[in-house]
Amino acid sequence: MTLNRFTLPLATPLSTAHGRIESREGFVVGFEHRGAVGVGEATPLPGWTESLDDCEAALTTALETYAERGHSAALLELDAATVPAARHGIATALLDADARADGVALARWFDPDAETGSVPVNATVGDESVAETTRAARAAVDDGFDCLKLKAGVRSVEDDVERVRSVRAAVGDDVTIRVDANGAWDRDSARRAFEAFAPLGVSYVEQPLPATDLDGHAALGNEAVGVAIDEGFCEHTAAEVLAADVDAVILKPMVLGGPGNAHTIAMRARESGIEPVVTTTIDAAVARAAAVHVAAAIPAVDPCGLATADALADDLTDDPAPVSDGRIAVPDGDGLGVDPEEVGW
Ligand SMILES: O=C(O)CCC(=O)c1ccccc1C(=O)O
Ligand SMILES: [Mg+2]
Repeated sequence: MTLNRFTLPLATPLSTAHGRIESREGFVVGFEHRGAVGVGEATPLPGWTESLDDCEAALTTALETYAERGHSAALLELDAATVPAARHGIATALLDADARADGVALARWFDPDAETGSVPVNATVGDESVAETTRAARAAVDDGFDCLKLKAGVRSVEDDVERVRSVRAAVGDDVTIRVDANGAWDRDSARRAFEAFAPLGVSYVEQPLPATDLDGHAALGNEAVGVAIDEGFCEHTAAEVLAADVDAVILKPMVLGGPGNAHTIAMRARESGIEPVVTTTIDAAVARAAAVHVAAAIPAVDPCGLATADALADDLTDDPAPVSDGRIAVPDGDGLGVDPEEVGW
């Protein structure tokens, strides 16, 4: 049983309305279960999950419980609402070992009919000046992405509209454009943004309003521009979010307490007529691989926010799920498709 701490600087800090993400710190956990070794990753993002210290404390206790009373007791002790990243770490290692023991890729462990080819992904474009946003958007399209997600909300709504207008003019009409405001707007600003985005063909805006304002989101969408909830999962239960009249939900396994929770909520979202989109919190290789398997287990999934490997200057291992032509190949092999030895087991 291991718990290895890591720090990974970002190659270029990601500017968001919550501030800049400069580095990611977390833990790789590994243990044997059902005769197979499983690995997991707990990479908390304060503001979204527990702190690094709380994560470490929860993991340490869970590993002790695991040794004394087994895997179910350890998992039960980890509350997805209070220590989601720690729960993600332990749950991922268990799922990896389970799928390995059963001789299937994790995506197929979730759904025997899962896609094991590749999943579509969006490029993530930081909240920078008009010129820099447009340059990054064009570079992503040149790299083969046909879906872009532009971070917004640092500047005025008018400046963000200008950024979107410039990107649309640069990439043409065949590219999907999403916007992520990370909760930066009040209801009035959001209404102005939605009106201006409609003729620019923005498909949806992620979290235009603060996480607490679920009702405001339900009232915001128009025929052209949809509404997606992301931070709302930090303030409301999944059932409450799925009961809201929104178009999409952003499912971050690291925030929801693990890949299994994310997969379950994705399936429930589909039943409610809400489109699930799986994303990372700029996670390291183990958690990215897990998130790719979750996305692959969602039939005909929309482009997901999983193309975040390049945001990191360094990683735990070679990228198990590289991006090519706007898609990520589902890792080969049983379980996560990550060699435990490569990540410190
Ligand atoms: O969805 C993506 O394209 C990448 C992930 C992303 O944007 C993100 C990364 C870290 C923290 C928050 C967010 C977010 O979606 O708001
Ligand atoms: Mg978001």
